[in-house]
Formats: sequence, structure tokens, C-alpha cells
Amino acid sequence: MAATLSFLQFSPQTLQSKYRRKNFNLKSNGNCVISCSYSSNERGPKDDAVKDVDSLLEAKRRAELSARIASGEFTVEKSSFQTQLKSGLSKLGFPKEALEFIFNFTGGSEDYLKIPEAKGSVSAIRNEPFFMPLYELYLTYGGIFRLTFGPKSFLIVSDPSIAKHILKDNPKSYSKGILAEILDFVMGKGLIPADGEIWRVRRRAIVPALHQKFVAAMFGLFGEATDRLCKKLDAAASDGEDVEMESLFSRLTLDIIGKAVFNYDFDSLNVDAGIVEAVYTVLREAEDRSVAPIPFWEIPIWKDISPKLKKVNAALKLVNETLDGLIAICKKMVDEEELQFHEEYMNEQDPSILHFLLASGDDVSSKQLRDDLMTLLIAGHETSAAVLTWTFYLLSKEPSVMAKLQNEVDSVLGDRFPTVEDMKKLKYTTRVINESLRLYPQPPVLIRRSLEDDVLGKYPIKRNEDIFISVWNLHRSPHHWEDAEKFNPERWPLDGPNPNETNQNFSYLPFGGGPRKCIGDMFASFETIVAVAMLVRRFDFQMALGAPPVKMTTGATIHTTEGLKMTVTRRRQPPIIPNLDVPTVKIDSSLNIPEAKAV
Ligand code: HEM
Repeated sequence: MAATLSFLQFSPQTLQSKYRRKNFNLKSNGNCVISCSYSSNERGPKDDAVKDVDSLLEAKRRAELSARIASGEFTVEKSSFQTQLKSGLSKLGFPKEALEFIFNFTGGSEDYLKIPEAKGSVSAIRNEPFFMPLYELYLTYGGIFRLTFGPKSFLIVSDPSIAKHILKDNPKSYSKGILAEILDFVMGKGLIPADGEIWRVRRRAIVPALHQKFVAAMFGLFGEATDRLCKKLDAAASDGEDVEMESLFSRLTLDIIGKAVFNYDFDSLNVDAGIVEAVYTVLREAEDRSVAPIPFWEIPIWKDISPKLKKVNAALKLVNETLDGLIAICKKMVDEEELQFHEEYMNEQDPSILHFLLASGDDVSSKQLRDDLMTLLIAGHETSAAVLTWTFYLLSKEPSVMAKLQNEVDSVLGDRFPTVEDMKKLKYTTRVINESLRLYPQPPVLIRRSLEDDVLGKYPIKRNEDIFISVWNLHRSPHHWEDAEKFNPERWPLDGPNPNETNQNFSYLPFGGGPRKCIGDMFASFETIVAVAMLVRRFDFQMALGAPPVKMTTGATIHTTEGLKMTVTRRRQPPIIPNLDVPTVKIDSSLNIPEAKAV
């Protein structure tokens, strides 16, 4: 993806017209929450005025982008004579069936089946996350189109049935392509980038580690870590200091995933240890590489002299050494314990995924084990942090949703830490997360490469095509969603099933779909529900006065450009003393939360 996402910058060419205007008008009527909001502490009647300003600014941004598309920065390749003739005859009223017959008969079918194409060259739109122009282009060119820059081209998929075909119906014909190339330095052949036999074997080994007893045991961890965050916020509330929630959420989820994956307490909410900085250095590097204009890390001399790369290598070394130490400690515990390995095996002192893997016979010395642990750490960290960040951003803009949410949490939780049993009662909280994941999917695009010729929709494609499935486009499509841009948890009925890719026909796929679906979906759903519930029970959150506007930028997940600065105030409620006794409860199958499957 290195020389990939950055290729998604565009420059002037000629124009494609009518459809564009028609589609833009359709969109510009919407109530948009995509990009920015201006911070305000004002409440009540002025909220509407703030929202109106937001909508106007958003409409203006859209109009500008739309004008750039119309002016030719993104250009459809000129259609052939046959296509023009066919379109002309069609406009004159010739029946569609007759035209199909004639043009197929005269050998025109190949031209007809050519995927719509947008062309451009590297430049401009540096201020926009790459998936935003893809959305505008989708409204113009439809559910599948080709984006071409010089010699490089990508297929952009925003059609649910084509997404389903790639992810679920014919996944064997697709690999992770450029994603695997970029992540190689940190994840190697870990579960996210791996393909083929390695992926199949490792998925079978790792999925069982996230069994129901393990997820239930994680509730204590979710609750204690969130309680530490509550204490920090409590102190900030006393001091009247604003807080930057995005970095706090990042630390919260790092602390959780460190314990869950290899029983390591980063304690990043309280201390800035070297290992925490090393993990962040590695993570930032992965994100930088995903948007770099050229793969600078492969340039022979640069590789050895770049101070940044030296820092990354040193950070990687520290992370790997720490991992080696943790693996050694864990192996010793496994060797000394008398527990027999079985399906729901779990060591109560150390329920981590690493412990499960070693007890199941995983090779301690293998690079594969380290690759998988790093993959789980990264996969489970940034994604959940981003979900929490955007959920609180959305909540700050919709006080009525926040009030309803707090109401539910108050009545369900009282002064307890949440347990697995509470999950089926926190229905509205779950819907808030579902809706946040719809508006801000993490990651916003899924990357694939075709391994063989295939047919997408009505278009034949060749092997070696790089494909972006735009989850952002699917989740915000005006064709699939009413008021697609509105944060409206009510769109999901409380007594309905938990929305997922299957019951939403691949219009909604927050955790992907098919055999490569997220293995941490249940873990992450519960983790974010617990965090949201515990935080809103204790505090009110508002955008801080004078905070920078919240804009998006992207690496693997969607970040804010300048953080999410909020004013946190204690709710006027009796003080809540958390109960730290969290019983391990069997998960009730009626919880209706999606579950990852081994293949
Ligand atoms: C809200 C948080 C999360 C979101 C939104 C999320 C989303 C996703 C998505 C969309 C995919 C599919 C990627 C693709 O098809 O290319 C995926 C895969 C994956 N996720 Fe998550 N994830 C989250 C949390 C987690 C957690 C907590 C873990 C680990 C405990 C995890 C581990 C993985 C792994 C290992 C894969 C690769 C599975 C495979 O290829 O077989 N994720 N995730």
C-alpha cells in the first residue's frame, strides 16, 4: 500500500458531467457529519445553530470537492465509439434489449463490459483522507470503478454484492496483496497479512484461544482498565483541565490488549515506559508506510542512515526482546502447571492468548508465534481506540442520544462493574457502538489482490488486480441507508438481531466478512460497550472550548488530525463505588453477538 494510498491524489483532466451533478444534488441535501465540527460548549437551543454551521461547512467542502471532480481532476476515460454510439441510440429511444443484441452480435460486448474508469495523476488533495474522494467518485461511477494513475490502477468496490463475492463467496481467489507487503516489517506472516496455507493453519490455532470462557474472563480486565481511566478523568474534572480523549483511549486499549494477548501490563494510562513508546513508534511507522508516496524504507542507503528508520529498528528490537521475555515466562508457567489442555482451557492467573497457544503446543522459538502476537496487539489496539474516539465525538454532537444512553446505563449497572450478563441488557449502548462503527468503520477500506481471473458483478477482471473494498462507501451509501450521514442508533431496533454483514447483506461489515472476518469481534464489542457504559455513567463529555475542529486523517484506522479535546464533568449523581468482584460467567448464547470462526 506504500505507493498506494498516496497514489490516491488527483490532478486536472477533462470532465464527466450529468451524472455528477445529479448525484451531487442528491447528496448535498443530506445532513452531513463527515468531517469537521467546531467545538463549542454551548447547549440547548444553540446546539441546532452549531449543527447548521457544521452542515453548511460540510456542504461547502463537498461542493468544492465535487467541483474539482467536475472540473476533471478525476476523469472518466473517454468512452469508445461503440459506447458513445450505443449511448446516443439509447437516448434516441432505441429499446435497451435490441441495442444489447446488436452490440453483442457485432463484437461490442468486450467494450461494454469495461469497468468504468477514473483517471488522474499524483497531486493535490493532500488535506483529505484518501477514502473521502473515493466516496465522491463512487457517487459518480458506481459500485465498481477503476482508478488509474500512470501505470498503476486500483479497483474500488462499493457494491455489497461484489464485496460479498470477494470476501465470502470466492475468497480463495484473493490475497491481502499490498497490505502484506507494507506490514511485513512488523507483522511478518501474522494472521492479518498471511495468506494461503500459513493463514489457514494459524487461524485454526488462534481462533480457539478466544473461546467464550476467555472473553468472559476479560470483563474484569475491561472494567479495571476503564476504572483507571475514570480516575484520571476524575482528577482532570477536579482540576478543571480539559483532556485529549483520543490518546487516552489509545492507552486504555493498549493496556487491555497487552494483558489479553500476553499478560503484560503496559500500564500506559499511568506511566510512559520505554516499551510503550517503542510500541507507538512501531505503530506510527506502519501507518506512515501505508500512506507513503514511495517505499522509502526499501531504498538501499537510506535504509541504513535514516534516523527515523534507525529509531524504528531500535523500537522493534525492544518490542521483540520484551516479547521473548514474556514468551519465556509464560512457557515456564505452562511447564509447571498441572492443567490438562482442553477446548476451553484457561489458566486463571494468566488467561492470555499466549498462554493458550503455548499450552496447545505452539513452538516457542518460532518467528510465526511472534508475528501472530504482534498482529494481535496491533489489530486489537488501534481499532478499538478509534471506535471509542469516534463514538465520543458523535455523542458530543447528539445530547439526546447521550441522555438516552446514560439512562440505560444508570438503570442496568447501578454501582457495579459491567459483567457479561449485562451485555444483553445494555441494548441501546450496543446500538450506539453499532452506529458508530457504521459511520466510522475501522479500517475504512479492506485491501485485496486477485490471484486469478474472476468476474466482479458483470465485469471480468484479470489476476493481479489491486482492490479496495470501501467499507466507508458501503456504510454511507445513500442507496442503502436512509439519512446515511446521520448518527442515529435508533435505526437499529432494540429487539432486532445484532447487525452484521450477513443480516445486512454486506451493506454493513464492521468486522469484515467471510473466512477472514475479524477474530476479535466479540472481544472488541464487549470491550467498547464496557468502556462506554462506565465512562458515561460517571461523566458528561463536551467538546472543549477553543478545541481545534475535529478532522479526519487516516493510516490503518481513522484518526483525528489534532486529537479529541473534551471537557469532562462529573455527573450530578451519588458517588459510585465500583465493585471489583467480577464473577466469571458463561456467555449466554442469546447475547446475539457475532462470533469469529476458524476455517
Ligand atoms: C472494534 C474493534 C475492531 C474492529 C473494528 C476490527 C475490524 C476488523 C476487520 C474489518 C477485519 C477484516 C480485515 C480484512 O478482511 O481485511 C479484522 C480482522 C482481524 N482482526 Fe479485528 N477488529 C477489531 C478488534 C480486534 C481485536 C480486539 C482483535 C484481537 C484480539 C482483532 C484481531 C483481528 C485479526 C487477527 C484479524 C485477521 C483475521 C484473518 O485474516 O483471519 N481485531 N478486524
